[in-house]
Amino acid sequence: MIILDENQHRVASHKEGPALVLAGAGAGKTASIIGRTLELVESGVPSSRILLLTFSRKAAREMRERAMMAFGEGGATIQASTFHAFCGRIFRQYESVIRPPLIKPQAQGNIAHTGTDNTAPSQKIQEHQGDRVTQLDEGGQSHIAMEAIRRQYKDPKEAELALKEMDWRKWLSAYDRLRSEGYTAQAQGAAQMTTDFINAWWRVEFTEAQKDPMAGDLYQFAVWYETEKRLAHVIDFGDLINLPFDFLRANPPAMAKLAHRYDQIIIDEAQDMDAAQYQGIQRLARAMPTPNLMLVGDDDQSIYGFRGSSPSVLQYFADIFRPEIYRLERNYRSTREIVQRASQHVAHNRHRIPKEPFSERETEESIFAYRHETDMDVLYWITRRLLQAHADGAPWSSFAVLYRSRRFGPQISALLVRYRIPFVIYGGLSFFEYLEVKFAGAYARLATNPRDSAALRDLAPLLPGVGDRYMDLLHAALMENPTFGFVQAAEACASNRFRTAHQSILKVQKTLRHLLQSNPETWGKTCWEYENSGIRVYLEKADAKEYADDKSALIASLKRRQDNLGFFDQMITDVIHEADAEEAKHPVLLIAGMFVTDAQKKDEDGDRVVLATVHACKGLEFDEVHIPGFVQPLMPWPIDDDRDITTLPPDDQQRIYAQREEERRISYVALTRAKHRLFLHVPGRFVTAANLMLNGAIRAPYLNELGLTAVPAPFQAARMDTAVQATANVIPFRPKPVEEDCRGG
Ligand SMILES: Nc1ncnc2c1ncn2[C@@H]1O[C@H](COP(=O)(O)OP(=O)(O)OP(=O)(O)O)[C@@H](O)[C@H]1O
Repeated sequence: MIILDENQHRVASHKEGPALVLAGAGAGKTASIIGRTLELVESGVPSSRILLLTFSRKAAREMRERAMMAFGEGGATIQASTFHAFCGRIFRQYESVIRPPLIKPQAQGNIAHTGTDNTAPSQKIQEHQGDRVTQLDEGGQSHIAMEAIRRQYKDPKEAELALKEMDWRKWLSAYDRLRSEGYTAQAQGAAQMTTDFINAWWRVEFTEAQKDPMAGDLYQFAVWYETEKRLAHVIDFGDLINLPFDFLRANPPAMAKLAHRYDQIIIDEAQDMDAAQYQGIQRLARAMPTPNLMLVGDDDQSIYGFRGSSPSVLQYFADIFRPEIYRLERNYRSTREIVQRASQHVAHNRHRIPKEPFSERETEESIFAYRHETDMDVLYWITRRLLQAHADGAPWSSFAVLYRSRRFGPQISALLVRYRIPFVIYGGLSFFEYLEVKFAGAYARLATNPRDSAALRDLAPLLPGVGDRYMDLLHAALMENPTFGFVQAAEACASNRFRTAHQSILKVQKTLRHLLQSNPETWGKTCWEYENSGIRVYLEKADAKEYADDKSALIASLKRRQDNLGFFDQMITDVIHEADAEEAKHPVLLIAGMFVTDAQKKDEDGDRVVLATVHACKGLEFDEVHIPGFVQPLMPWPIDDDRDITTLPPDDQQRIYAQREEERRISYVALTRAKHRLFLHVPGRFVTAANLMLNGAIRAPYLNELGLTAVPAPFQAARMDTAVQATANVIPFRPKPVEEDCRGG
């Protein structure tokens, strides 16, 4: 158990009134919060009267578990919950009064919008007492937004055209931003909303000159969208926070009742609060007999600007509440070098509360900045490093590979799968979960084992007529006849009813024949180009639907799919070339073998390497961290174009500064996850699918700020050499005799 140091102890024993704990990275915020809860309980405060709020379920769970350890068996439990869970409870408690008036389904067709009308016609809106509302996820929000726009047009063709022309995703994003500040179109009215929308829109993306012409449209969209939610009886994330807090504000007795339930409120990662959350909590604290509100946070780690949070919330709280301020500056996590350089880096931000973090952990050298020819070389290098370090005794869970964009996850995961390194991905897909790759792999599996009904099931979306019923039948036929392949099984269950499915199965057989006659090193490409495989046709259709309103996104998605298959082929080539003569005789078996992935990525708590976006790794720490693209345009993200902005209007300058500072904070969060070793990789060019979104020259501006220069990576790892293969548990592709790969029975 952690013994609190003097400063942490002061936090734990804070007496009464508002408090602000300004803590640097790795300064033991969690330990201090647990310590404080413990002291409160020991001083007689029932744990149920302590409200502990965090931002992620993971953080809430960790807090509960650590408290449980501290309290010991049979001790008190603390109620740590996320903001959304807390607001959700209030929502459910008062649902019939909180939820917005729902609209009767039969009135839907009559709703007309006039753009300047800020309420839907009241006579058409009726309360549905007894109805429950459900909550939208992100995909659901987009769906409702599109439906809201469609409803404005009588002619469906006109509606689709309008959707294509409108930039509604950005409207939705601006709307969300406004919601995070507590606004609703219905309540604010056209004039107020329009002005605020202009600003919200502008903060999201646009410059001074561009914003005026869009204002009216944005307001109109908000009214449509809000009405649509009421028609569909749904609420979104913004509603889940705003509706309960709005209700409490308008109902002092309910607010007082809630406020009297708690003696203490503690907010972890307080820098991540958006304005609506902050205002809600501030009001709740004011309604308490004593505002016992403690915010614990680090403005340098505020990285959710895109969701409406701002690093200035801590300063704002300090100005308004005049709280007792505690500083935790000793970093217990990282070496002195990491702490010093990372602090020097983030100090380039102008708008921050100055801090003096320090560490007493000494190591000789803990940051390594390496130059590589391409990003592919980086991936191989990291893989090789992990294999070697693990062979030397380091557990897999001591490593993390952190990236700015989700696009990097699949690339690195592909190599880890190949070298049997167990991993877990936070935020994003593994390479083998991309549909195009998954389908290509399923064909390879079926080619090597014609009885593999799981592979056939994976292909089912491509196969007209092949549904669950048919697959169950086919599977049963396979089970009953151990000598059958999938084609014989299909013959056995042929019937009029499943004629289409049967045709599809014959096409699969044809595709496999074609694939087996083609070059195995272009398996992915062949799968894409050969029409009978159904992959291209299916994905083109799916993407056309998904990006119906955005042609360039559609083109980019299809290109990315092909690039993924190109990357897949590159890996196949490597696998074949590295195989011994016997293995190389069965290249398709080698391809199928690459898909032994499941066991490698389940079970979050096991011994596995963490692959994560910076946003998904907040609060975590690892012995060794790799950042595969420590270069602009990845870190910092392309938004920071580094051009001279001094001639721009002041508002635009401010916006760009804010974005630049947020980028630097993201980098800071990534760097400060490392305890002992930090590897910063600088590729000279991008050759993987990640290159799609990266245009512009590659530079490494943050290395200068860290006071580092990249040196050539100490060993060439473009391809695994035999020595490494010998230490690695490389997938043992020992081919089993296969009679005739794709006979299908
Ligand atoms: N008093 C202490 N003595 C020894 N180790 C400590 C102490 N306080 C914290 N630590 C250790 O320091 C590390 C960082 O702590 P913690 O994760 O709570 O930091 P944090 O402030 O939440 O960091 P971040 O904001 O960067 O996520 C943990 O490994 C923790 O066990």
